[in-house]
Amino acid sequence: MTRPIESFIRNLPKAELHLHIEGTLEPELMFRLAERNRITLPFASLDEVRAAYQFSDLQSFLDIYYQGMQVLIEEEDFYDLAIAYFERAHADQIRHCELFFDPQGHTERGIPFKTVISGLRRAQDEARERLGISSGLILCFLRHLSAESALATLEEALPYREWLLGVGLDSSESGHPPVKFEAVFERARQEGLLPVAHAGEEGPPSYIWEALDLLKVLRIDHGVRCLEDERLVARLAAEKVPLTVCPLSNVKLRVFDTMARHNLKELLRCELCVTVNSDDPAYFGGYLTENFLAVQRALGLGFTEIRQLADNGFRASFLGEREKGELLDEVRHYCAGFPQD
Ligand code: HPA
Ligand SMILES: [Zn+2]
Repeated sequence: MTRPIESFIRNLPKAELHLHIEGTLEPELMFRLAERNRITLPFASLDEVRAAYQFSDLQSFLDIYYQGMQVLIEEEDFYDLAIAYFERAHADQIRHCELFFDPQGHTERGIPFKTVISGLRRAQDEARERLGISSGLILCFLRHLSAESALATLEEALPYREWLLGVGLDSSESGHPPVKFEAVFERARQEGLLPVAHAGEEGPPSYIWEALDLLKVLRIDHGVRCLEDERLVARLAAEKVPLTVCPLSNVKLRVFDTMARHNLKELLRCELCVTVNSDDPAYFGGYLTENFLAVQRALGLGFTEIRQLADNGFRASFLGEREKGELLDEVRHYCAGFPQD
């Protein structure tokens, strides 16, 4: 029998704020695109692909993630990828989504920036019209590449400024502190792009401080290692800086040994604005609803905590105040039919 809290989670209106669109490439689509683009994959079957998805840390995942995205060549491929994600998002009751994309993962292979963004944009337009999902694009710089490469990527993107919501920072964290990207973030902020950054996933609390002080980010992606620094927690709480936490990702990449050891409940107890997100769901074993279900089960979260997480998702989004208010009202109405604990 389905537990009441499970059906509550499944139908709860949600926002997704930490989702790499390239991380939604399911093995079936990877095979289909490889065939369409005449690319030879290093896997003989879907089972072989899935068997390769055993990771020991962030880097072991990134190696497979960059390999997977090589099947994305034409505008249509980026459209197919994103529309497949939006269909899943719709099934998860996602109302609003802020998507990361990694242009350097494509331009470095000779795929024009225009091809990437045009395909994503077409899927976003269709998602809004047909599925009622609003979305924004956040251009991520790959932190293992140089600051010059990041700046060149931003310049290449500026003709499409109106299609972009913000900029982010992802890829290999250790050894690539935010300070490396201070200038490019400054330039992006001058253009009105909203800054976020991955920090404190594998990297130390000092990377979170840098992201706040030097990149002036409005949200921290992951940020789970903040609990190692009391002063940092106090600041994040006082300034209500949202954390986009990704529970299944954290366990798959061994940030926590098991879901029962995840610190999400502790983060909530510290009055941080915690949100739940799916990161790279095709690689980590579940989309947004599965992330909510997994933390609920492992940490014994109640209705009130789950609702708090959903509310935080809309509050932490970059939507305008009116849209935020409407979506928070929708959550309130939905929750009225369930017990308060
Ligand atoms: O979880 C992540 N961390 C850093 N870089 C990434 N790129 C895709 N997913 C991730
Ligand atoms: Zn991420």
